[in-house]
Order: sequence, then C-alpha cells, then structure tokens
Amino acid sequence: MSHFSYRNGVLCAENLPLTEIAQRFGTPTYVYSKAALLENYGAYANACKKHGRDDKTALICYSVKSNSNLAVLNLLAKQGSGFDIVSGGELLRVLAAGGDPRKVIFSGVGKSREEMRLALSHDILCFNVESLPELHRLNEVAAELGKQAPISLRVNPNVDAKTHPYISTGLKENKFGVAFEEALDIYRTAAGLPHIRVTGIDCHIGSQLLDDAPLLEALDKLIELIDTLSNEGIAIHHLDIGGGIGIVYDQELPVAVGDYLGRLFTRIDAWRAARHDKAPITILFEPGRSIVGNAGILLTEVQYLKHGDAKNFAIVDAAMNDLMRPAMYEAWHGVQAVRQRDGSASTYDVVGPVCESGDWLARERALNIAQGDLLAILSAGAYGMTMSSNYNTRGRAAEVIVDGAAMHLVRPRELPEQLFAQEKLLA
Ligand SMILES: Cc1ncc(COP(=O)(O)O)c(C=O)c1O
Ligand SMILES: N[C@@H](CCCC[NH3+])C(=O)O
Repeated sequence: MSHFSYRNGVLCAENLPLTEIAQRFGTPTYVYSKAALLENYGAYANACKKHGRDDKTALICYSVKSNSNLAVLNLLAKQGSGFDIVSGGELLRVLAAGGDPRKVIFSGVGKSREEMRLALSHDILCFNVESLPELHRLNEVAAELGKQAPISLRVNPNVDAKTHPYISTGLKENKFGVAFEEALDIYRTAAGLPHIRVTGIDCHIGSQLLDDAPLLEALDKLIELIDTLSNEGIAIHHLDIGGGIGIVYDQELPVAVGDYLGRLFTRIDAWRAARHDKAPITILFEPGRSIVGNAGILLTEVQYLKHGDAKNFAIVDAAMNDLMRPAMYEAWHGVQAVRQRDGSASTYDVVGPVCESGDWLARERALNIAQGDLLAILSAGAYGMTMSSNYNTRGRAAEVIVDGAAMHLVRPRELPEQLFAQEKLLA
C-alpha cells in the first residue's frame, strides 16, 4: 500500500498534505513515511516469524547505506533491527541512533585499521571479510586489542543477479567478496589464525533484484560450502544472504518479500532436515532499498518552465546533488505534481540548477504544472539523501518524517555558509 496518495487533489504523505511540509520547511526536502518504514520492515520480520524464526535464529541487518538518517535508524532499532554497515562513520551513526553494536555486521572491501579498531572495541556481531589481506589485517588489529574478531567470508557465488551492471556485485568480475573456489582455503587459513573466530558465511549479489531465483541459486552455493566446511570441522553459525530485493519505480514486478523469505526458509529447513542437523543456524538479511525506497519522496519546487523547440524543461530546486540515481544509472523515478490542476499536460524534462547536462531527475514526463508548483520525485527513500553531495556548493536537502498527520524535521536543510566554515585561507 502506498503511503503517498492524493486527497482532494493534493498529494499527501500519510494524512499530511505535502504542501504543508513545503510551507513549513521549504524545498528541496526528503519526506519519509513512518508507517511505510514500519510496514516494509514488518514484511521481513513477519516472514521470519511465520517460518518459525525468533531473534536468535533470524536477524534483519538493515543496510545503513540506503538511508542513514538517525531517526530512521532509531525507528528500526526499536523494532529490533540489526545493521549492515560499510564504514566507521556508519557504525557511529548506528550507535548515535541507539542501535545495538552486537547486531552490527561490517561489510566492505576496504576496511581500514582504524575502522577495525572501532568495530572491535564495540564488539560488533561480525566482520564480513572480503579478501585474504583483509583477514590478516583484522587478525593483527584484533591481536593488538587482545580480542578475537568474529568473521564470515563474503563469498562471491558468481551468479548473475540480472540487474543494472553498476549495482550487480556477485559476478567474478566484480570487486566484492572472495571467489567461491578460493573460499575454502581462506576459511582454513581463518580457522588457524589466533585472533579470528569463524562464525558465519555471507554473500550479497546485487541490488534492485526483481526475481529471487539468483538469490536462491546463491543460497544453494553457500549451503554447499557450509557442508564442505562442516566436514572439515569448521562450524558455521550464521548464513547471511545479503540484501537486494527490488522495489517498484515504474512498472517493475519485484518478488514479494514474504514469498522470497518463504522459499528461502523452506530450502534451508529441507537442507537442515536432510542433514539431521540440530545445531541452530541463524539467517541474516541485509535489506536496504526494500525497506526505505518507497517510504520516501523528494519534494521540490518548480523554479522556471522553459519552453524550447526541441524540449520543454521544468527547472526545479532539487538537482543531481540531491538525487544522483538518474545521472548515475539513468534511473527512472516517478514524478507527480503535488497539486492536481485542470487542463492539459505538456511533456517536460525535469532538471535541476546544477551545471551539468547530466543534471536531470526525469525525462519526457507529461505534467500539468506552472511555475511555483511543487513536485514529488517518487521512490526516493533509498540511495537518495545518502548519495547526495554538496556539488555547486549546494546545501543538502532537509529530511522530514511524517507520522499520521504530524511532521517531524529530522535533519534541517544545510546552509551554504556551513559548507565552507571549516576551510582556511593560506596565511
Ligand atoms: C553488502 C551489501 N549489503 C546490503 C546491501 C543493500 O542492498 P539493497 O538496498 O539492494 O537491499 C548492499 C547494497 O547493494 C550491499 O552492498
Ligand atoms: N546506489 C545504488 C545501489 C547500490 C547498492 C550498494 N551496493 C542505487 O541507488 O541503486
């Protein structure tokens, strides 16, 4: 169910007209629906419960990179969520938001010593190690701290996630994880390192997946490896299948979260039963987009309408620095006029003020709009604000969470003068 819908000709977030948010906080502003966030998280949590999992045998580690606003993290932490992080900065955010470090997993190919120290000092749940040199570095850093680092290897199962090449991560040619063929040897090495404790296995094959078949194929490969490891006396206590479930941007038909988890747990249960394995295995998920993507929109105001021979442009006050996905992946985001008007539509490219031809948010859209109107750029809750920048010395957008008819400013708009306050002239 969409939590952004028209009432009396005005687009609302839950029960609140977006016009009121613009009036109070200006534009551009990211607007998130609390109910949508909870519903999307609930799809994972309920499916786990339905298949007999509790908080010991399943853990949803929300992928912080998709939307790292503290209020969003806090809402999810209160639901019991864990977190998938990719930097020390993200760990600090999780802690600031009240997240439990013992439910944090740390992914990423380039973890620094400093980041390892930080994560070890907070006793995170697991490091998803992505290479042999990283494993050795982690062993050294853990030794310095007199600790044992819990690890899983991020295994690259070499399955085609059938998504945009920039967000596909599970193929041999991608930089992520260790090759499936090398994993066994690296696990053997890990098992022999004094400051490493092998606890799990991990993969993440890509993002915006519409079909779960590649995920189930990856699962089968992980299961095969777990069995091999077990025969060698290396016990795996958790299996992390990553994130990746897609959302509707346009006409896509992504697999329902509940159906995917159902198929996944069924396979896992069958495998455990066949092995007569009573030792519990915890299943971890790292969803990002499917929790926040359609829980947010980017609210922007039309500054000018420019009519040309070849094209009409709606120049808005949001730009590629606010929402990078169209420029970076030619991603499609729906656009809706906040106030519906009578009369006919014209075709516009919706563009921002940044000095780049790639600065567009949507192309060739039929819109019935005038200067000063508000537009909602849809499905912008994931990889929107987190990928924003200050290019052209533009302050980042504000962020608001709507709860029923109430609006909460959860991050104020950045003022341009704040952006260079730390800079120094040469003496
Ligand atoms: C390691 C890892 N985990 C989780 C995610 C979250 O993926 P998604 O937002 O597609 O669920 C990503 C991003 O693709 C990732 O790189
Ligand atoms: N930033 C990407 C997703 C990247 C996923 C990170 N591994 C997007 O907007 O679709």
